[in-house]
Amino acid sequence: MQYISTRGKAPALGFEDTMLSGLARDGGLYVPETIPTLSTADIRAMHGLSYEEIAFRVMRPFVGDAFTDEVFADLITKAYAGFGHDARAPLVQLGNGHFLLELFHGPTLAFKDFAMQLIGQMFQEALSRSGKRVTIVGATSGDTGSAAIEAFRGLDAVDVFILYPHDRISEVQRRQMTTPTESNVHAMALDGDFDDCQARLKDMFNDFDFRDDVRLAGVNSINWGRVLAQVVYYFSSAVSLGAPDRKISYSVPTGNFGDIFAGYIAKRMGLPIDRLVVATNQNDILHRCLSTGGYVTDRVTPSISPSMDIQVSSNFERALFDAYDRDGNAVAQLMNELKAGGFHVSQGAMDVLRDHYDSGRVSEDETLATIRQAQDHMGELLCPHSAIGVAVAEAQRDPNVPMITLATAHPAKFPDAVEKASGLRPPLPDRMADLFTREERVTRVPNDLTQLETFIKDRIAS
Ligand SMILES: Cc1ncc(COP(=O)(O)O)c(C=O)c1O
Ligand SMILES: N[C@@H](CCOP(=O)(O)O)C(=O)O
Repeated sequence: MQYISTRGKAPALGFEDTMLSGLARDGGLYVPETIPTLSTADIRAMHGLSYEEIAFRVMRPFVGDAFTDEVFADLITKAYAGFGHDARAPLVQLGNGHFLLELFHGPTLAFKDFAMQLIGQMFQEALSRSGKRVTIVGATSGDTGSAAIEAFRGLDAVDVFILYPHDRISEVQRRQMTTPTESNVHAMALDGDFDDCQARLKDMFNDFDFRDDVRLAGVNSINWGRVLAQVVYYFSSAVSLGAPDRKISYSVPTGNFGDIFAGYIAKRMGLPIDRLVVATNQNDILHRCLSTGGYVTDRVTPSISPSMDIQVSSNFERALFDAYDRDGNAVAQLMNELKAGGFHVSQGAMDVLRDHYDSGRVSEDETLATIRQAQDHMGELLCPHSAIGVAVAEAQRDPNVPMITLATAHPAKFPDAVEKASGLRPPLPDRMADLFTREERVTRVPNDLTQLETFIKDRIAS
Protein backbone atom coordinates (compact mmCIF):
# COMPACT_ATOMS: atom_id res chain seq x y z
CA MET A 1 0.00 0.00 0.00
CA GLN A 2 1.45 3.36 -1.08
CA TYR A 3 0.43 6.82 0.11
CA ILE A 4 0.39 9.91 -2.11
CA SER A 5 0.21 13.62 -1.35
CA THR A 6 -2.90 15.71 -1.92
CA ARG A 7 -0.67 18.25 -3.69
CA GLY A 8 0.80 15.69 -6.07
CA LYS A 9 4.46 16.64 -5.80
CA ALA A 10 5.88 14.61 -2.89
CA PRO A 11 7.25 11.09 -3.26
CA ALA A 12 4.83 8.24 -2.55
CA LEU A 13 5.58 6.47 0.73
CA GLY A 14 4.70 3.19 2.44
CA PHE A 15 2.65 3.12 5.65
CA GLU A 16 5.49 3.35 8.15
CA ASP A 17 7.20 6.31 6.47
CA THR A 18 3.85 8.03 6.00
CA MET A 19 3.10 7.61 9.69
CA LEU A 20 6.50 8.81 10.85
CA SER A 21 6.83 11.74 8.47
CA GLY A 22 3.53 13.63 9.03
CA LEU A 23 3.03 16.38 6.46
CA ALA A 24 4.14 15.57 2.89
CA ARG A 25 7.15 17.57 1.74
CA ASP A 26 5.07 19.48 -0.82
CA GLY A 27 2.86 20.74 2.04
CA GLY A 28 0.06 18.27 1.28
CA LEU A 29 -1.51 15.49 3.31
CA TYR A 30 -0.94 11.82 2.64
CA VAL A 31 -3.83 9.62 1.48
CA PRO A 32 -3.85 6.00 0.31
CA GLU A 33 -3.20 5.66 -3.41
CA THR A 34 -6.18 3.33 -3.59
CA ILE A 35 -8.80 2.72 -0.94
CA PRO A 36 -9.17 -0.97 -0.10
CA THR A 37 -12.71 -2.33 -0.02
CA LEU A 38 -14.42 -4.91 2.15
CA SER A 39 -17.21 -7.04 0.72
CA THR A 40 -20.65 -7.26 2.29
CA ALA A 41 -19.65 -10.76 3.42
CA ASP A 42 -16.52 -9.34 5.09
CA ILE A 43 -18.62 -6.72 6.87
CA ARG A 44 -21.32 -9.18 7.87
CA ALA A 45 -18.63 -11.41 9.36
CA MET A 46 -17.80 -8.62 11.83
CA HIS A 47 -21.03 -9.27 13.75
CA GLY A 48 -20.22 -10.36 17.30
CA LEU A 49 -16.48 -9.63 17.03
CA SER A 50 -14.64 -7.60 19.66
CA TYR A 51 -13.62 -4.01 18.90
CA GLU A 52 -10.01 -5.17 18.59
CA GLU A 53 -10.87 -7.87 16.06
CA ILE A 54 -12.84 -5.40 13.94
CA ALA A 55 -9.95 -2.94 14.20
CA PHE A 56 -7.56 -5.54 12.83
CA ARG A 57 -9.80 -6.41 9.86
CA VAL A 58 -10.49 -2.78 8.96
CA MET A 59 -6.94 -1.44 9.26
CA ARG A 60 -4.89 -4.41 8.07
CA PRO A 61 -5.17 -3.63 4.33
CA PHE A 62 -3.75 -0.12 4.90
CA VAL A 63 -0.70 -1.17 6.85
CA GLY A 64 1.08 -3.18 4.16
CA ASP A 65 4.24 -4.84 5.36
CA ALA A 66 4.95 -2.33 8.15
CA PHE A 67 3.99 -4.92 10.78
CA THR A 68 3.39 -8.65 10.70
CA ASP A 69 -0.16 -9.77 11.44
CA GLU A 70 0.91 -11.02 14.84
CA VAL A 71 2.66 -7.79 15.81
CA PHE A 72 -0.16 -5.60 14.48
CA ALA A 73 -2.79 -7.58 16.42
CA ASP A 74 -0.67 -7.23 19.55
CA LEU A 75 -0.31 -3.46 19.11
CA ILE A 76 -4.09 -3.15 18.77
CA THR A 77 -4.65 -5.21 21.92
CA LYS A 78 -2.24 -3.06 23.92
CA ALA A 79 -3.73 0.17 22.54
CA TYR A 80 -7.22 -0.49 23.83
CA ALA A 81 -6.39 -2.38 27.04
CA GLY A 82 -6.57 0.82 29.10
CA PHE A 83 -10.06 1.83 27.99
CA GLY A 84 -12.68 2.07 30.69
CA HIS A 85 -15.42 0.19 28.83
CA ASP A 86 -15.34 -3.41 27.57
CA ALA A 87 -17.01 -2.40 24.31
CA ARG A 88 -14.42 0.42 23.86
CA ALA A 89 -16.99 2.44 21.85
CA PRO A 90 -20.43 1.62 23.30
CA LEU A 91 -23.58 2.65 21.49
CA VAL A 92 -26.51 3.94 23.54
CA GLN A 93 -29.99 4.76 22.31
CA LEU A 94 -30.97 8.42 22.61
CA GLY A 95 -34.38 8.23 21.03
CA ASN A 96 -36.26 6.46 18.29
CA GLY A 97 -33.68 5.75 15.59
CA HIS A 98 -31.06 8.08 17.12
CA PHE A 99 -28.00 6.60 18.83
CA LEU A 100 -24.96 8.02 20.60
CA LEU A 101 -21.56 6.48 20.03
CA GLU A 102 -19.63 7.09 23.25
CA LEU A 103 -16.04 7.69 22.23
CA PHE A 104 -14.85 9.04 25.57
CA HIS A 105 -13.89 5.95 27.55
CA GLY A 106 -10.18 6.19 26.77
CA PRO A 107 -7.51 7.48 29.17
CA THR A 108 -7.98 11.20 28.39
CA LEU A 109 -11.76 11.10 27.95
CA ALA A 110 -11.97 12.08 24.27
CA PHE A 111 -12.22 10.27 20.94
CA LYS A 112 -8.59 11.15 20.23
CA ASP A 113 -7.50 8.25 22.44
CA PHE A 114 -8.76 5.73 19.87
CA ALA A 115 -6.11 6.78 17.38
CA MET A 116 -3.46 8.18 19.68
CA GLN A 117 -3.15 5.08 21.84
CA LEU A 118 -2.61 2.99 18.71
CA ILE A 119 -0.22 5.48 17.15
CA GLY A 120 1.77 5.47 20.39
CA GLN A 121 2.12 1.70 20.08
CA MET A 122 3.00 1.85 16.38
CA PHE A 123 5.63 4.58 16.90
CA GLN A 124 7.25 2.62 19.73
CA GLU A 125 7.42 -0.52 17.63
CA ALA A 126 8.82 1.27 14.56
CA LEU A 127 11.33 3.37 16.54
CA SER A 128 12.60 0.45 18.58
CA ARG A 129 13.31 -1.42 15.33
CA SER A 130 15.19 1.51 13.79
CA GLY A 131 16.83 2.81 16.97
CA LYS A 132 15.90 6.36 15.91
CA ARG A 133 14.52 9.26 17.95
CA VAL A 134 11.79 11.67 16.84
CA THR A 135 10.49 15.03 17.99
CA ILE A 136 6.72 15.14 17.96
CA VAL A 137 5.18 18.59 17.72
CA GLY A 138 1.40 18.80 17.95
CA ALA A 139 -1.15 21.59 17.70
CA THR A 140 -4.22 21.27 19.83
CA SER A 141 -7.48 22.97 20.64
CA GLY A 142 -7.48 20.83 23.78
CA ASP A 143 -7.96 17.13 23.17
CA THR A 144 -5.30 16.01 20.69
CA GLY A 145 -2.61 17.42 22.98
CA SER A 146 -3.67 15.57 26.11
CA ALA A 147 -4.16 12.34 24.17
CA ALA A 148 -0.71 12.68 22.58
CA ILE A 149 0.96 13.40 25.89
CA GLU A 150 -0.75 10.40 27.45
CA ALA A 151 0.37 8.15 24.60
CA PHE A 152 4.02 9.30 24.51
CA ARG A 153 4.88 10.41 28.06
CA GLY A 154 8.04 8.85 29.42
CA LEU A 155 9.18 7.26 26.14
CA ASP A 156 12.95 7.44 25.58
CA ALA A 157 12.81 7.77 21.80
CA VAL A 158 10.36 10.68 21.71
CA ASP A 159 10.13 14.29 22.84
CA VAL A 160 6.62 15.67 22.64
CA PHE A 161 5.89 19.39 22.32
CA ILE A 162 2.27 20.53 22.33
CA LEU A 163 1.14 23.99 21.23
CA TYR A 164 -2.22 25.04 22.60
CA PRO A 165 -3.94 28.44 22.35
CA HIS A 166 -3.38 30.31 25.62
CA ASP A 167 -6.61 30.78 27.62
CA ARG A 168 -8.80 29.16 24.96
CA ILE A 169 -9.20 25.61 26.27
CA SER A 170 -10.96 24.24 29.33
CA GLU A 171 -9.11 24.02 32.63
CA VAL A 172 -9.36 20.23 32.64
CA GLN A 173 -7.85 20.09 29.15
CA ARG A 174 -5.06 22.45 30.17
CA ARG A 175 -4.23 20.55 33.32
CA GLN A 176 -4.16 17.25 31.45
CA MET A 177 -1.32 18.73 29.39
CA THR A 178 0.52 20.76 32.01
CA THR A 179 0.62 18.35 34.96
CA PRO A 180 2.46 15.29 33.57
CA THR A 181 5.89 15.20 35.21
CA GLU A 182 7.85 13.27 32.56
CA SER A 183 10.77 15.27 31.19
CA ASN A 184 9.99 14.40 27.53
CA VAL A 185 6.67 16.30 27.75
CA HIS A 186 6.60 20.03 26.93
CA ALA A 187 3.35 22.03 27.06
CA MET A 188 3.48 25.38 25.23
CA ALA A 189 0.74 28.01 25.61
CA LEU A 190 0.79 30.05 22.41
CA ASP A 191 -0.39 33.63 22.13
CA GLY A 192 -2.99 33.04 19.43
CA ASP A 193 -5.81 30.70 18.48
CA PHE A 194 -5.80 27.09 17.31
CA ASP A 195 -5.41 28.12 13.67
CA ASP A 196 -2.18 29.90 14.64
CA CYS A 197 -0.94 26.76 16.44
CA GLN A 198 -1.72 24.58 13.43
CA ALA A 199 -0.21 27.10 10.98
CA ARG A 200 3.06 27.27 12.93
CA LEU A 201 3.16 23.47 13.09
CA LYS A 202 2.80 23.27 9.30
CA ASP A 203 5.47 25.98 8.96
CA MET A 204 7.82 23.75 10.95
CA PHE A 205 7.14 20.83 8.61
CA ASN A 206 7.80 23.11 5.64
CA ASP A 207 11.12 24.32 7.12
CA PHE A 208 13.17 21.34 5.93
CA ASP A 209 16.33 22.30 7.86
CA PHE A 210 14.42 22.31 11.13
CA ARG A 211 12.32 19.31 10.16
CA ASP A 212 15.32 17.15 9.34
CA ASP A 213 17.45 18.47 12.17
CA VAL A 214 14.98 17.50 14.92
CA ARG A 215 13.46 14.55 13.02
CA LEU A 216 10.04 16.13 13.23
CA ALA A 217 7.00 13.85 13.46
CA GLY A 218 3.33 14.77 13.71
CA VAL A 219 0.44 13.20 15.55
CA ASN A 220 -2.30 15.56 14.50
CA SER A 221 -4.70 14.21 11.92
CA ILE A 222 -2.12 15.39 9.40
CA ASN A 223 -0.88 11.88 10.18
CA TRP A 224 -2.78 9.29 8.15
CA GLY A 225 -2.54 6.83 11.05
CA ARG A 226 -4.84 9.10 13.07
CA VAL A 227 -7.57 9.04 10.44
CA LEU A 228 -7.17 5.32 9.86
CA ALA A 229 -7.71 4.33 13.49
CA GLN A 230 -10.88 6.44 13.55
CA VAL A 231 -12.39 4.48 10.64
CA VAL A 232 -12.81 1.47 12.91
CA TYR A 233 -15.61 2.77 15.11
CA TYR A 234 -17.78 3.55 12.09
CA PHE A 235 -17.61 -0.16 11.26
CA SER A 236 -18.13 -1.40 14.82
CA SER A 237 -21.15 0.86 15.37
CA ALA A 238 -22.78 0.34 11.98
CA VAL A 239 -22.41 -3.42 12.21
CA SER A 240 -24.03 -3.45 15.64
CA LEU A 241 -27.07 -1.70 14.10
CA GLY A 242 -27.40 -4.12 11.19
CA ALA A 243 -24.89 -3.08 8.54
CA PRO A 244 -24.21 -4.12 5.83
CA ASP A 245 -27.91 -4.97 5.47
CA ARG A 246 -29.02 -1.54 6.59
CA LYS A 247 -27.87 2.00 5.83
CA ILE A 248 -26.70 4.22 8.69
CA SER A 249 -26.10 7.99 8.88
CA TYR A 250 -23.65 9.80 11.16
CA SER A 251 -23.65 13.23 12.73
CA VAL A 252 -20.10 14.26 13.56
CA PRO A 253 -19.08 17.26 15.68
CA THR A 254 -16.46 18.71 13.37
CA GLY A 255 -13.47 21.03 13.48
CA ASN A 256 -10.38 19.76 11.68
CA PHE A 257 -12.47 17.33 9.57
CA GLY A 258 -10.44 14.25 10.57
CA ASP A 259 -13.19 12.34 12.32
CA ILE A 260 -15.78 12.81 9.60
CA PHE A 261 -13.21 12.08 6.91
CA ALA A 262 -12.66 8.72 8.63
CA GLY A 263 -16.39 8.12 8.10
CA TYR A 264 -15.97 8.90 4.42
CA ILE A 265 -13.14 6.36 4.21
CA ALA A 266 -15.38 3.77 5.89
CA LYS A 267 -18.01 4.51 3.25
CA ARG A 268 -15.50 4.19 0.41
CA MET A 269 -14.40 0.87 1.92
CA GLY A 270 -17.93 -0.45 1.49
CA LEU A 271 -19.78 0.44 4.68
CA PRO A 272 -23.33 1.48 3.71
CA ILE A 273 -23.27 4.99 5.13
CA ASP A 274 -26.12 7.17 3.93
CA ARG A 275 -25.28 10.71 5.08
CA LEU A 276 -22.24 12.11 6.87
CA VAL A 277 -23.42 15.24 8.64
CA VAL A 278 -20.84 17.90 9.50
CA ALA A 279 -21.95 19.56 12.75
CA THR A 280 -20.17 22.83 13.55
CA ASN A 281 -20.28 25.46 16.26
CA GLN A 282 -20.21 29.19 15.47
CA ASN A 283 -16.83 28.67 13.80
CA ASP A 284 -18.75 27.44 10.82
CA ILE A 285 -16.46 27.67 7.79
CA LEU A 286 -17.29 24.09 6.80
CA HIS A 287 -21.04 24.62 7.04
CA ARG A 288 -20.72 27.83 5.01
CA CYS A 289 -18.63 26.07 2.41
CA LEU A 290 -20.94 23.09 2.08
CA SER A 291 -23.90 25.49 1.81
CA THR A 292 -22.45 28.05 -0.60
CA GLY A 293 -19.24 26.66 -2.12
CA GLY A 294 -17.20 29.51 -0.62
CA TYR A 295 -14.40 28.50 1.75
CA VAL A 296 -13.55 31.85 3.29
CA THR A 297 -11.59 32.12 6.52
CA ASP A 298 -12.52 34.25 9.47
CA ARG A 299 -10.89 34.72 12.87
CA VAL A 300 -11.73 32.02 15.38
CA THR A 301 -14.43 33.02 17.87
CA PRO A 302 -14.04 31.35 21.29
CA SER A 303 -16.99 29.13 22.20
CA ILE A 304 -18.17 26.69 24.87
CA SER A 305 -17.02 23.87 22.54
CA PRO A 306 -13.37 24.98 22.39
CA SER A 307 -12.04 21.84 20.72
CA MET A 308 -14.00 22.82 17.62
CA ASP A 309 -12.83 26.45 17.57
CA ILE A 310 -11.13 26.01 14.22
CA GLN A 311 -11.49 27.92 10.97
CA VAL A 312 -8.78 26.40 8.82
CA SER A 313 -9.87 22.79 8.75
CA SER A 314 -6.84 20.71 7.86
CA ASN A 315 -8.42 17.51 6.55
CA PHE A 316 -10.85 19.30 4.28
CA GLU A 317 -7.89 19.24 1.92
CA ARG A 318 -8.20 15.45 1.78
CA ALA A 319 -11.90 15.76 0.94
CA LEU A 320 -11.14 18.33 -1.76
CA PHE A 321 -8.50 16.05 -3.27
CA ASP A 322 -11.15 13.40 -3.95
CA ALA A 323 -13.76 15.97 -4.94
CA TYR A 324 -11.32 17.32 -7.56
CA ASP A 325 -10.79 13.83 -8.89
CA ARG A 326 -7.40 13.54 -7.18
CA ASP A 327 -5.90 16.47 -9.08
CA GLY A 328 -2.98 17.58 -6.88
CA ASN A 329 -2.35 20.73 -8.92
CA ALA A 330 -5.92 21.88 -8.42
CA VAL A 331 -5.66 21.31 -4.65
CA ALA A 332 -2.29 23.11 -4.47
CA GLN A 333 -3.89 26.06 -6.28
CA LEU A 334 -6.80 26.17 -3.79
CA MET A 335 -4.39 26.02 -0.85
CA ASN A 336 -2.47 28.96 -2.30
CA GLU A 337 -5.70 30.92 -2.58
CA LEU A 338 -6.47 29.99 1.03
CA LYS A 339 -3.33 31.84 2.14
CA ALA A 340 -4.94 34.97 0.72
CA GLY A 341 -8.21 34.36 2.57
CA GLY A 342 -10.19 31.69 0.78
CA PHE A 343 -11.35 30.02 -2.41
CA HIS A 344 -14.46 28.95 -4.25
CA VAL A 345 -15.07 25.22 -4.76
CA SER A 346 -16.02 24.37 -8.36
CA GLN A 347 -19.56 23.18 -9.09
CA GLY A 348 -18.33 19.70 -10.03
CA ALA A 349 -16.40 19.33 -6.78
CA MET A 350 -19.36 20.65 -4.76
CA ASP A 351 -21.57 17.99 -6.34
CA VAL A 352 -19.13 15.31 -5.20
CA LEU A 353 -18.93 16.74 -1.67
CA ARG A 354 -22.73 16.98 -1.44
CA ASP A 355 -23.03 13.34 -2.48
CA HIS A 356 -21.55 12.44 0.88
CA TYR A 357 -21.83 15.33 3.30
CA ASP A 358 -24.60 17.43 4.80
CA SER A 359 -23.93 20.14 7.37
CA GLY A 360 -25.43 22.22 10.14
CA ARG A 361 -24.34 24.99 12.50
CA VAL A 362 -25.33 25.28 16.15
CA SER A 363 -25.28 28.49 18.20
CA GLU A 364 -24.07 28.73 21.79
CA ASP A 365 -27.65 28.96 23.11
CA GLU A 366 -28.75 25.97 21.07
CA THR A 367 -25.79 23.99 22.40
CA LEU A 368 -26.76 24.77 26.00
CA ALA A 369 -30.41 23.96 25.28
CA THR A 370 -29.44 20.60 23.74
CA ILE A 371 -27.35 19.64 26.79
CA ARG A 372 -30.33 20.52 28.98
CA GLN A 373 -32.86 18.62 26.88
CA ALA A 374 -30.70 15.52 26.50
CA GLN A 375 -30.30 15.41 30.27
CA ASP A 376 -33.99 16.05 30.99
CA HIS A 377 -35.55 13.83 28.33
CA MET A 378 -32.95 11.18 27.55
CA GLY A 379 -30.96 10.98 30.80
CA GLU A 380 -27.72 11.57 28.89
CA LEU A 381 -25.24 14.21 30.00
CA LEU A 382 -23.48 15.50 26.88
CA CYS A 383 -20.31 17.52 26.45
CA PRO A 384 -20.87 20.68 24.37
CA HIS A 385 -19.25 19.15 21.25
CA SER A 386 -21.43 16.05 21.40
CA ALA A 387 -24.45 18.30 21.98
CA ILE A 388 -23.71 20.07 18.69
CA GLY A 389 -23.73 16.70 16.94
CA VAL A 390 -27.02 15.75 18.59
CA ALA A 391 -28.66 19.09 17.74
CA VAL A 392 -27.78 18.85 14.06
CA ALA A 393 -28.79 15.18 13.92
CA GLU A 394 -32.19 15.93 15.43
CA ALA A 395 -32.77 18.78 12.99
CA GLN A 396 -31.76 16.89 9.87
CA ARG A 397 -32.24 13.18 10.29
CA ASP A 398 -34.29 10.98 8.02
CA PRO A 399 -36.69 8.98 10.23
CA ASN A 400 -36.18 5.93 8.00
CA VAL A 401 -32.40 5.75 8.47
CA PRO A 402 -30.80 5.18 11.89
CA MET A 403 -28.61 8.11 12.89
CA ILE A 404 -25.52 7.76 15.06
CA THR A 405 -24.11 10.89 16.68
CA LEU A 406 -20.49 10.70 17.72
CA ALA A 407 -20.06 11.69 21.38
CA THR A 408 -16.52 12.98 21.09
CA ALA A 409 -15.65 13.91 24.67
CA HIS A 410 -16.71 13.22 28.24
CA PRO A 411 -18.82 15.99 29.82
CA ALA A 412 -16.37 16.18 32.75
CA LYS A 413 -13.80 17.81 30.46
CA PHE A 414 -16.10 20.84 30.13
CA PRO A 415 -17.75 21.11 33.56
CA ASP A 416 -18.51 24.85 33.41
CA ALA A 417 -20.53 24.68 30.20
CA VAL A 418 -22.28 21.48 31.26
CA GLU A 419 -23.18 22.92 34.66
CA LYS A 420 -24.43 26.14 33.10
CA ALA A 421 -26.73 24.14 30.85
CA SER A 422 -27.92 21.39 33.14
CA GLY A 423 -27.18 22.43 36.72
CA LEU A 424 -25.07 19.27 37.04
CA ARG A 425 -21.28 19.38 37.45
CA PRO A 426 -19.96 16.09 36.08
CA PRO A 427 -17.15 14.64 38.23
CA LEU A 428 -13.85 13.43 36.80
CA PRO A 429 -13.15 9.71 37.12
CA ASP A 430 -11.40 8.72 40.37
CA ARG A 431 -8.04 8.21 38.65
CA MET A 432 -8.05 11.92 37.77
CA ALA A 433 -9.47 13.18 41.05
CA ASP A 434 -6.27 15.06 42.03
CA LEU A 435 -5.95 16.85 38.67
CA PHE A 436 -6.69 20.24 40.22
CA THR A 437 -4.03 19.93 42.91
CA ARG A 438 -1.18 18.73 40.70
CA GLU A 439 1.57 21.23 39.87
CA GLU A 440 1.44 22.74 36.38
CA ARG A 441 4.45 23.06 34.06
CA VAL A 442 3.96 25.15 30.91
CA THR A 443 5.84 27.77 28.88
CA ARG A 444 4.05 30.77 27.40
CA VAL A 445 5.29 31.17 23.82
CA PRO A 446 4.82 33.83 21.12
CA ASN A 447 3.20 33.16 17.76
CA ASP A 448 6.58 33.30 16.04
CA LEU A 449 8.14 30.44 14.08
CA THR A 450 11.78 31.26 14.78
CA GLN A 451 11.26 31.56 18.50
CA LEU A 452 9.24 28.35 18.63
CA GLU A 453 11.87 26.41 16.71
CA THR A 454 14.63 27.79 18.94
CA PHE A 455 12.69 26.81 22.04
CA ILE A 456 12.20 23.27 20.77
CA LYS A 457 15.84 22.82 19.74
CA ASP A 458 17.06 24.14 23.10
CA ARG A 459 14.83 21.77 25.01
CA ILE A 460 15.92 18.77 22.98
CA ALA A 461 19.57 19.66 23.48
CA SER A 462 19.28 20.09 27.26
C1 LIG B 1 -14.26 16.88 21.62
C2 LIG B 1 -14.04 17.12 20.18
N1 LIG B 1 -15.08 17.06 19.34
C3 LIG B 1 -14.94 17.27 18.03
C4 LIG B 1 -13.72 17.59 17.49
C5 LIG B 1 -13.62 17.80 16.01
O1 LIG B 1 -13.02 16.69 15.41
P1 LIG B 1 -12.25 16.86 14.03
O2 LIG B 1 -11.16 17.84 14.29
O3 LIG B 1 -11.73 15.52 13.71
O4 LIG B 1 -13.24 17.38 13.07
C6 LIG B 1 -12.61 17.69 18.33
C7 LIG B 1 -11.26 18.05 17.83
O5 LIG B 1 -10.72 17.50 16.96
C8 LIG B 1 -12.76 17.40 19.68
O6 LIG B 1 -11.72 17.41 20.50
N1 LIG C 1 -9.86 19.43 18.11
C1 LIG C 1 -8.52 19.07 18.00
C2 LIG C 1 -7.77 19.92 17.02
C3 LIG C 1 -6.66 19.15 16.35
O1 LIG C 1 -7.22 18.17 15.55
P1 LIG C 1 -6.46 16.94 14.95
O2 LIG C 1 -7.50 15.90 14.82
O3 LIG C 1 -5.89 17.39 13.68
O4 LIG C 1 -5.38 16.52 15.88
C4 LIG C 1 -7.90 19.07 19.39
O5 LIG C 1 -8.60 18.81 20.33
O6 LIG C 1 -6.73 19.32 19.54
